[in-house]
Amino acid sequence: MSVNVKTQPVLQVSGIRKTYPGEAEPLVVLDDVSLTAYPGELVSIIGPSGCGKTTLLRIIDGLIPHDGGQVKVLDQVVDEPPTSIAVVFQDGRLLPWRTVVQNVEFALELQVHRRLNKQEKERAREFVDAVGLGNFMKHYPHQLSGGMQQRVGVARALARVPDLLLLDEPFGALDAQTRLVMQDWFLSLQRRYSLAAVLVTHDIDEAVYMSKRCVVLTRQPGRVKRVVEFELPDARDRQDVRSLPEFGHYRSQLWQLLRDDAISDAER
Ligand SMILES: Nc1ncnc2c1ncn2[C@@H]1O[C@H](COP(=O)(O)OP(=O)(O)OP(=O)(O)O)[C@@H](O)[C@H]1O
Repeated sequence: MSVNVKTQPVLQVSGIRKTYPGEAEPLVVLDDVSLTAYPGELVSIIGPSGCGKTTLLRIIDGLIPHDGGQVKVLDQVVDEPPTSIAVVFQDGRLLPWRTVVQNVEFALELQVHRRLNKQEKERAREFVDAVGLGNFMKHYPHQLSGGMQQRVGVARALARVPDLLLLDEPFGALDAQTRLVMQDWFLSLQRRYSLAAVLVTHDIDEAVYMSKRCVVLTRQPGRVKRVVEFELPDARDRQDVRSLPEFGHYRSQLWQLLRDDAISDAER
């Protein structure tokens, strides 16, 4: 007899509320936002500009406090930045005076609070290799293309061996073609490490292509308008998923959900 054991979620965000002090009165930015990510699952967040997507990521990462609700990574309630989460930013945030491998080492130095031993330095090199930059170990960030810099950002995040990866518009600054290449590249890496990840994006196609599930937020205050599950073939990068009728269906479903908020934002 097979026993159906439900996998434990890596991330549980429950009923998050966030208010910033406003000029006249407090600004409610997030209201009752919940989402869940299981091992190996990439969940996207999409919503109009200013609806609180980055704020939500920063709350998940324990960088800023919330006013209600709870964030849990595995069994741990998050109330300060945990070592189990790593973040990839839009602009890479590499240290310009450090080489590629030294940038990855830096993430490990922050974890262990001392100089790295030989084994740890080897681990940094392994992750630079894993993102396909083995021949660029000693290059400096300014000697790399935007896509390569983002790969270093991902290597740096992976080297920490996180339980959860947060991606804040990671390909937003790249040109359209590099972006598509990077999406495939990241998906294969995510499968390889069976990573749970949360992706904030403004790009509807990217949300459908990359994620298993998309949380659509309303305009301010950000509330969950809908959670859309995408029933598309796995290993999407190996198939021409974008040409499937279902892909078009999900793309138009997300646009319908965002449209009114996007139009009223543009008219403001
Ligand atoms: N530290 C802060 N103090 C006060 N208000 C803030 C602060 N940080 C963000 N806000 C406000 O909170 C709202 C949400 O900001 P946030 O950056 O989370 O939105 P977003 O959905 O990521 O936006 P975008 O899509 O444009 O990147 C905005 O109105 C912003 O001006």
